[in-house]
Amino acid sequence: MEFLATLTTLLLLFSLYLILKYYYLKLYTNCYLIDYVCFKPASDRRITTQTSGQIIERNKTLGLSEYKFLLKVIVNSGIGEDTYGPRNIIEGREDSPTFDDAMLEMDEFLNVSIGDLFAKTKISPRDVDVLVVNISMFSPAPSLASRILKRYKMREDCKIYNLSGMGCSASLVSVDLVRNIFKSGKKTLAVVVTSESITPNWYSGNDKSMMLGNCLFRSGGCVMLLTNKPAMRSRAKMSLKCLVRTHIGANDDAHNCAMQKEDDVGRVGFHLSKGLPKAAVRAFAENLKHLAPKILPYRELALYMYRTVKQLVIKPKLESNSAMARINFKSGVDHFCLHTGGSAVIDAVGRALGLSKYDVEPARMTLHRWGNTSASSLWYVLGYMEAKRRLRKGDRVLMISFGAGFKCNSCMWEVNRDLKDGDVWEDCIKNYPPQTLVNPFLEKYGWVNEDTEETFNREERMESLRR
Ligand SMILES: CC(C)(COP(=O)(O)OP(=O)(O)OC[C@H]1O[C@@H](n2cnc3c(N)ncnc32)[C@H](O)[C@@H]1OP(=O)(O)O)[C@@H](O)C(=O)NCCC(=O)NCCSC(=O)CC(=O)O
Repeated sequence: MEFLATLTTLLLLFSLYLILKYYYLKLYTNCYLIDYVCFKPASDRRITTQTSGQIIERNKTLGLSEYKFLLKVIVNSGIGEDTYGPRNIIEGREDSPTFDDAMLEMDEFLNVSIGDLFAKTKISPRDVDVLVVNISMFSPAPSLASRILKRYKMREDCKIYNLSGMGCSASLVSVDLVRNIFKSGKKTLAVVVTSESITPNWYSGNDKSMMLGNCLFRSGGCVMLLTNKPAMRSRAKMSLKCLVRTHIGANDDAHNCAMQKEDDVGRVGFHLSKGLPKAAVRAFAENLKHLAPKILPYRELALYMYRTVKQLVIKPKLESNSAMARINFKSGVDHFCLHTGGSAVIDAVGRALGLSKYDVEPARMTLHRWGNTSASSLWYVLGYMEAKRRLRKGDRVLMISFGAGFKCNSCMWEVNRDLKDGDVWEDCIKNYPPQTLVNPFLEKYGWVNEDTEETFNREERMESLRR
């Protein structure tokens, strides 16, 4: 009898321990975004139509066909006159970047933005427990994460991670890593640093799929402060609700569609295939299979199932009419924060989700103002929404990113209070959306379309680029 009583007590105590542990872990597995700072490079790093013309003029391997391609792509890219590039390109040394050039581009971002984040949040670098850095195409040793730890004199027991080669969707990979660290249940403060290195990755050949990256990618970056500490929830801008990562790289076409490689004559560059937007939609569809049940209300899921069954069973002939079975994502999402991969990528995702002009405006305007800043692009899009006072308490923000691999990573945030921070958009937000997104390239270099191989005179035409 006594033995039974002892056993029962032990079992009760053990159950109590498990329940308390469950609630403790649940309490600390939340992921809060305290704040973030996007990087605005100095104005002498601006890439204007004039600068682009001069860069094109310097590449002697280009002929009329490449000029026609560049004109079309630049005009239709949706990129404006105020994006930024690294100094070696501005100074005309894109063909011969030094290690110091690459480091300088990183340092200009790291020294300004991380310092600004600490100042803005009033957090000391010594309070940081975890530092995650994702910069895909520049991976020096010691790592950039070590460089940051040294620069800001962070604690000896700060855990640092340096992710490279993860492409444009890497900032959500970093957030996922932090979220998993939070699950250990220890009170943690984490800094995520996301950017891309343009300096050593300029392509100076004439393979069009490799020239495309030169037209799209621009300098940028973002630094975020995340925590699982319940006491800091009231300070946080947003809470992470879910995060889904999808990698369809087992498929050859998907794996090869965004890839660093050599062209036919051995010049290294980043190859973006014409099939990339298709791979993005495929990866996105896979991602949605897991994301949709997590973010949509039961009513919308039931409606979707009803429509699908109706489509397949009752009216099988309408199988191709996918619109019938379309999910209304707006029933579970208030704001769509899309990676600014390029106009075709934004168009493809916007169509797949049935989004309006208003919904895709933040991504389009970010592409116009900052270009494709790779992994950090999502955070400029979020900044646009905030600067436009779109983000209200309780709103749900869906971030969708794509990157080499090929990956689609997405996550849902809930806004904790009305947000109104201007950040890097402060001085220009009133100009957005602009009256027209047409850039001056066509007006200045429209002659390219009139030239034929017979009438084309390189020297004469180059003279006009120099002016
Ligand atoms: C480049 C564009 C802005 C061009 O817009 P347009 O409206 O002019 O579209 P278009 O399709 O008619 O293309 C114009 C001309 O460019 C050619 N063209 C288009 N894409 C090409 C490519 N990848 N390689 C070679 N040529 C290409 C077309 O055949 C056409 O040529 P012709 O006139 O001879 O028929 C758009 O297509 C676009 O946004 N594409 C997606 C860009 C992309 O891949 N972004 C992802 C970056 S990677 C990323 O963000 C993630 C990561 O790296 O991790």
